[in-house]
Amino acid sequence: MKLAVLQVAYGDDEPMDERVERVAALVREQRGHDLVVLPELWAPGGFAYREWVDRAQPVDGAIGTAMSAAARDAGVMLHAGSIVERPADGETGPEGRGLWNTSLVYGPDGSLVATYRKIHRFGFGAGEPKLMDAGEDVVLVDLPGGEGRAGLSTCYDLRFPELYRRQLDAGATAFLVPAAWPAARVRHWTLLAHARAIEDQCVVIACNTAGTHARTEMGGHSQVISASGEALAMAGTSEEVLSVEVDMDAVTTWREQFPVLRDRRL
Ligand SMILES: O=C(O)CCC(=O)C(=O)O
Repeated sequence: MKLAVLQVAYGDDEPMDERVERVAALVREQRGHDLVVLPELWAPGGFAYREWVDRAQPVDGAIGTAMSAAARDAGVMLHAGSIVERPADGETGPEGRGLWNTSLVYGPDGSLVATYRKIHRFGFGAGEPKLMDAGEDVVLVDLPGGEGRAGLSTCYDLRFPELYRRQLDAGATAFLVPAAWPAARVRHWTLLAHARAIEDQCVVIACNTAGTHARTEMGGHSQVISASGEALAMAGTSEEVLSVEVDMDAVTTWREQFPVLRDRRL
């Protein structure tokens, strides 16, 4: 499976609609890959809390429409990162916030194949938990070419291993993790991605943000980690495209060679 992980850098000076056009063009350049992955909230801004209400959109709003077209034009499966979702039908959610941090995944024909609402909200009472409802559903998608199944999660979710165990038990062989993870804790980002890969014997495909926005420096270091815990690719701290060939059969081979999952005691 040929992957392109697009570590997008942005600052406060780039208007959202220009960024959507720029990133759609970058996705179109990835023709020839099977799967393209974008970071969390790259259009509205991962830490631009004050702008979220204004920048919220339904799944089929301007960002979703542009990403669907880019996936179709490039002929790739696209994990388009996440948007601040405000559902068109006025759904408000159990806590009445009416916004979610929602990931969008498109097939190579531009059809929406999955959405995932971030379950663990980051901010300790401010930011996400103040403004957004929490997702409730564990979501997996089929990888292109019958290469296995990927569990969807977002950024702060990476700190909660029980989510990944649930994805594993639902058949995951890979985890797709878009993020807006700050530079201040980037060591946690790389260590936790390795830990999730090793403990669940899954490939971790983790796409972070770069640049500085809303006075927060992003950590970069997007990464693809094999099921045995090797870094197959690791980005630096600027905008960068990681183009990586991943052997998904190696997941099965590793699980047979080192069958640690058989020793779980539930
Ligand atoms: O857990 C962290 O340190 C960062 C999480 C985060 O920035 C997020 O979920 O948006």
